[in-house]
Amino acid sequence: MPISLQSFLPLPHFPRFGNSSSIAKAIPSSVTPPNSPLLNSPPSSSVTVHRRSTPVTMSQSVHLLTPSDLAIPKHHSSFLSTFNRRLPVTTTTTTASPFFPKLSIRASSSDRKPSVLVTDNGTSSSGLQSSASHADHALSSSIEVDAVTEAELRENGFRSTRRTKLVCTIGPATSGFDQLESLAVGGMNVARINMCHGTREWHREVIQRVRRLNEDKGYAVAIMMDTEGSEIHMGDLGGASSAKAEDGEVWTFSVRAFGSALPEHTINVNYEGFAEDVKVGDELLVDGGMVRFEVIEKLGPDVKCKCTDPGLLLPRANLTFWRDGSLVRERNAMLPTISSKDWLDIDFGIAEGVDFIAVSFVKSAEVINHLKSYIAARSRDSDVAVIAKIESIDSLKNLEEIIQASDGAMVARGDLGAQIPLEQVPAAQQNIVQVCRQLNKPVIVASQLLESMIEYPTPTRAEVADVSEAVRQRADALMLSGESAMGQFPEKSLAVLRSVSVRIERWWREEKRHEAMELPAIGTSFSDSISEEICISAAKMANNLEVDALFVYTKTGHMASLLSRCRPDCPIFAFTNTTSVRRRLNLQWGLIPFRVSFSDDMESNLNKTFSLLKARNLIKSGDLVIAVSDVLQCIQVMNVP
Ligand SMILES: Nc1ncnc2c1ncn2[C@@H]1O[C@H](COP(=O)(O)OP(=O)(O)OP(=O)(O)O)[C@@H](O)[C@H]1O
Ligand SMILES: CC(=O)C(=O)O
Ligand SMILES: [K+]
Ligand SMILES: [Mg+2]
Repeated sequence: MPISLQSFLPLPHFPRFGNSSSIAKAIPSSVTPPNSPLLNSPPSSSVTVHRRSTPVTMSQSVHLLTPSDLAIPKHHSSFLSTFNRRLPVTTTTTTASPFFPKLSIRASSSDRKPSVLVTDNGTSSSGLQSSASHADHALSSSIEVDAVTEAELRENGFRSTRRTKLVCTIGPATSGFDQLESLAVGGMNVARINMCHGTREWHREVIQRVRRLNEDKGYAVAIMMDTEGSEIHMGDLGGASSAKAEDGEVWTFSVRAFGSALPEHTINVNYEGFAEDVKVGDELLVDGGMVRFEVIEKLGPDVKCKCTDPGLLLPRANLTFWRDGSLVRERNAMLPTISSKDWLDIDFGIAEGVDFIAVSFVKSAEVINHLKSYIAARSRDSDVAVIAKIESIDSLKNLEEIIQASDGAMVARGDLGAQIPLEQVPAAQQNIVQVCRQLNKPVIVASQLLESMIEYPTPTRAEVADVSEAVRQRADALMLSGESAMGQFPEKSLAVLRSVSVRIERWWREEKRHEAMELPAIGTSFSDSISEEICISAAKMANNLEVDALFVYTKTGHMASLLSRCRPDCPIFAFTNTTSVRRRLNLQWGLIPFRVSFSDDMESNLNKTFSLLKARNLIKSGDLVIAVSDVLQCIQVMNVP
């Protein structure tokens, strides 16, 4: 599709930052439309740089501009193809300006390239502060951010807010309103419901409570629905919350439908082919190897197994079987990724307006594409994001295409560790995190992060090291499973994730470990590529200038995610005008999402957010901020007026 340059290089409405005279000062005549009234404005005398022979005022914002005398003609696509895809920006040293002490940008160009323009961002006399009417108007409207984020920002300042996001699985231990609120207070960004467990009615109530919490208390906790998938798993233990399997005990795994009472030492299996597929001598792993059995006898629908590694059996725990050191993938490998029950759950999730659907046991990109088109057809304006759970051998084989097709991924280490040797899980995790980052998809590291905290109030040192490693890898999010669903210390577990995240993030910054990871170009259109380059540049500038925060104004959230991908040292305030985008951004590293209505007028957007944030003591005069936006593709560096 040809790109309309006008749509992302909004020349006709160019004077959006600063007042018109400040813009006028900034536009070099060589790129100013011949009849532009701006041409008559006097150049600034403070700091100048030279663009060809024309003096240009220094400023702190970078715009992409196509002058109308270079107006993109009908054959713009070929014109575009000749573009240098990099912004032609070079920096130069200048004498210090009281207004622009740190940055100066010189535009370099050839006539046939979009130019980097510099504009006056507004100072006490000309820009933001002079827009009192904007500010007045702004104060009468509102900005939505939750009380916890607000308190955190105020107490610790921007720089030490938590960047790593936290997902909590909601189960019997945390499904009440007060318990959910405690988790929200403790930093839960996303509540996960697992359709393996509980009834739809039970899940609906949880969703409604989370929504009520958001509405009543201003949180933006997103909801992730996790599909059951066609995994083989045990039944529900006849109502018991767990059962202990001791070494040497013989248990019966059966596909028979038992009535209400389950015979002693008997486990129901949901997969009909189970008794046929297993062989005597196979090793049966419960919950990824937490408990192990050896198959000793097959009796019709019953399979007798001897416990070789004792442990706790939990309701509906998943089952895998191994033969001669490899995973057995008989007919169960042919089971659909999305079962008929899963489709009903997905309908339920769409109807309830969940934010994410996490697909268990994804094998290929096809299933993700299928689900995405199903969601699009079912709910035209729905923005349910699809998360691919990487927990099977097949998903590792097709990793890049699966992640490319998805809106995010989860390193589901529980099942993954049952499908590949445990010692390969750490390398797989690192690889998945890296691929997600490169493809700009949020990634969650899940399962057993604080497993011992299901029973104990303090984590093991090894668990803390594991959490630290995931934070050090700069995963977007960490997830609690049993710890929050059915453990005894859900809030303490969350507090451990929170404090370890903050500590490791700080350590990273103190060590000045600026990212060495190569971020490949991912834009599929020229406009996307511009956004990408803007975000990479803005993040780099933010690190080098040690700014307090990046501001991004984004309608779809895309520009915010591109900034997050760069993992800058400072937090990213993401302003969006829809509640659902705000919730979705909650999964992404370093983003502090705000909902605020904004216009196409960037100056007014900036004034409005500055006023609103200042009124709430979230920022103060003098804070150094870099702003980018997908409303107008530009980078602006400024001190909060
Ligand atoms: N809605 C629920 N109702 C009852 N128990 C639950 C619920 N959700 C989770 N649990 C309990 O918490 C444990 C851990 O939850 P988790 O979501 O990790 O499930 P899982 O069975 O390990 O499956 P998965 O591989 O999908 O993560 C479960 O084994 C179950 O005992
Ligand atoms: C989270 C999940 O599904 C797993 O770890 O297996
Ligand atoms: K699941
Ligand atoms: Mg799983």
